[in-house]
Amino acid sequence: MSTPSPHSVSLTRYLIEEQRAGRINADARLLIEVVARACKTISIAVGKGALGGVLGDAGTGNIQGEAQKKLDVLSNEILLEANAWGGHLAGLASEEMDHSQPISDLAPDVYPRGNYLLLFDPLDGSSNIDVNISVGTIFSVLRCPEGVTQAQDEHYLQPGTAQVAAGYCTYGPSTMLVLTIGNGTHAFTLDREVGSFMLTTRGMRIPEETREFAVNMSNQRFWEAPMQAYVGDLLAGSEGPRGKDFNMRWVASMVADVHRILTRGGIFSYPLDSKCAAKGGKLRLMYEANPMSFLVEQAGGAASTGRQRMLEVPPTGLHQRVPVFLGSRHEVDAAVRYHHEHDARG
Ligand SMILES: O=P(O)(O)OC[C@H]1O[C@](O)(COP(=O)(O)O)[C@@H](O)[C@@H]1O
Ligand SMILES: [Mg+2]
Ligand SMILES: [Mg+2]
Repeated sequence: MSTPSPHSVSLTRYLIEEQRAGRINADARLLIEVVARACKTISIAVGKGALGGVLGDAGTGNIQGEAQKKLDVLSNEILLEANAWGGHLAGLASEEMDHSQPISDLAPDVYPRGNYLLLFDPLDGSSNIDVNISVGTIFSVLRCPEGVTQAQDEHYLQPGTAQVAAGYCTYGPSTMLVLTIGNGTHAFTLDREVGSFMLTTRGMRIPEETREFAVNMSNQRFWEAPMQAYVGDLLAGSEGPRGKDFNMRWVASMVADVHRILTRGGIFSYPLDSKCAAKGGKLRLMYEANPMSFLVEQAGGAASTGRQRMLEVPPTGLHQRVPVFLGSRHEVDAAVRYHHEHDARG
């Protein structure tokens, strides 16, 4: 067979090739296809903006005490509807739902049921919806433990290393799906005319070194001492111990910030601060930090809480929060060093 021309490999073809190579089974392949289809629907809703009546607050809140946007609720419904009837899942869990839902409750007539668990942040970067800045969807796929017929919250509490697949879809100037099934991180761009995601970057690689960091600087005075010291040295630039100048970017949509890092390098951090310390951090382990960390590691980067490899954090709750440092390997190592040295001093 001839070598496919650039951008002629669709997501479907990529997944079939991975199945033939024995890296994914048919159920997981079809489940990813269902998620991708749901993301296309979300992309259409996001793209309509003010014309679609989808902007603004829903007037409701989620379990995390956050006000929901109309698009948070709509995106959650789109993913639920698509996946409940997909036939590849045992259950799903979302940022916008208090508890996970077994498929047997969502779609009692659907047979056969699958053996996978899907977790998602249906719309990430909600604060950016109304100002027309990129938002996204993040997802993570786990195996349902053997013998479990009614998947409950506790069955989702598996470390990030157990993920079968993870990805995000970014709704920006173009809609892109970035995916890993544990064999590299690959980017697919939605061809809007054809309606297919086409492979546009095979094997994304994050440079090990960077001169760019992403953090919400308005939280500076609330950070822990090691974070204060680390960012202080970044800001000191070529006159400080790091000996080089750093640039800063903060979109406030994790999907957009991580996509930039996967594309050109950098470090993304949402550290512990005294405002979120009681909750453990701001970002959620199961459907934000873990899938992004899997993607980043598969692209040669690193991901940590500042004190522990992210993918090895033992989960204790579906909506558990963690501090996050991810991106260019050497820069994440540097941030971790500041934390370890601080902790060692006591
Ligand atoms: O507004 P802040 O505190 O800078 O936080 C921004 C972060 O919060 C998030 O918006 C949280 O995600 P949700 O919109 O899904 O709640 C991240 O995408 C982003 O990195
Ligand atoms: Mg989010
Ligand atoms: Mg969200």
